Amino acid sequence: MNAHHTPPVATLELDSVSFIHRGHTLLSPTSMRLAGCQRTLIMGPNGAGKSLLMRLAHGLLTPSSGSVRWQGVQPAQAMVFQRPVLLRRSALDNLTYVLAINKVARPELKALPRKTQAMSALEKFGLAHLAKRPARVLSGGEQQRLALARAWLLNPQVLFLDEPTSALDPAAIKAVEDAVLEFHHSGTRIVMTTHDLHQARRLANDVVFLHNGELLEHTPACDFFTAPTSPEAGAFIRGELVW
Ligand SMILES: Nc1ncnc2c1ncn2[C@@H]1O[C@H](COP(=O)(O)OP(=O)(O)OP(=O)(O)O)[C@@H](O)[C@H]1O
Repeated sequence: MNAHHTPPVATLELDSVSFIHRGHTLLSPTSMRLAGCQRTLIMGPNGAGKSLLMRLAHGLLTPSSGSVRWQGVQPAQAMVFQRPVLLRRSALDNLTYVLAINKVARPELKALPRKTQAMSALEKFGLAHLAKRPARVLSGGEQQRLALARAWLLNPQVLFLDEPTSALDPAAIKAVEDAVLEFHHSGTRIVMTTHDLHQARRLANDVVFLHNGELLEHTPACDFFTAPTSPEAGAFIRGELVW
């Protein structure tokens, strides 16, 4: 499947979305428009509100005010977390289970039995030899690839990834980044948080920069890295400590 043959991804609009917890404003009213099949990287220092913004966008959290709306038909979405949430079952069974409960399939696989679909995803992500291994004893990198394989089977139009590589070594980071590019190439819109500048330079089409619960910039990646408009983003890019 090629990105040019898939229908356009709906636009996500956040309008003055805030998140307040026990009287503390964790995300100030934020407006953001995510249009097109892009790779958007949400950046900022620890505690800036990256995960919050992502969870609000994905619908896992309800905003305290404002609205999160898809223009047009809400697309199929999946999310990959920093620490994968896996069932106490084999790697293979984690995938057959998600196929059974979601009743979805990738178009190229849908004629095949669930187990064959699951094996094909394991193969794609280099995990076929671990099919029978309990998912929870897999290494961190293998677990993350299993989470990506599971998301792959759901055939999402939008994939949210929350710091998916922060606990991984360079080889495992490369595997995850390759998978992200593969999702995108197949027509999936990417929204991903990271505080890794190198990773953002490798992956981003556009960058959302947060600081202290405020969205300070949303610009094309080349502009963000060469001419950030906020002093905080400038300091972040120069590797200075910002908080
Ligand atoms: N569901 C929640 N309820 C209450 N507070 C929350 C919730 N989620 C996040 N927070 C708080 O909101 C602030 C921003 O958290 P968030 O996880 O979004 O930061 P982040 O930019 O992703 O940071 P990191 O890079 O450390 O993951 C933190 O102070 C956090 O403790």
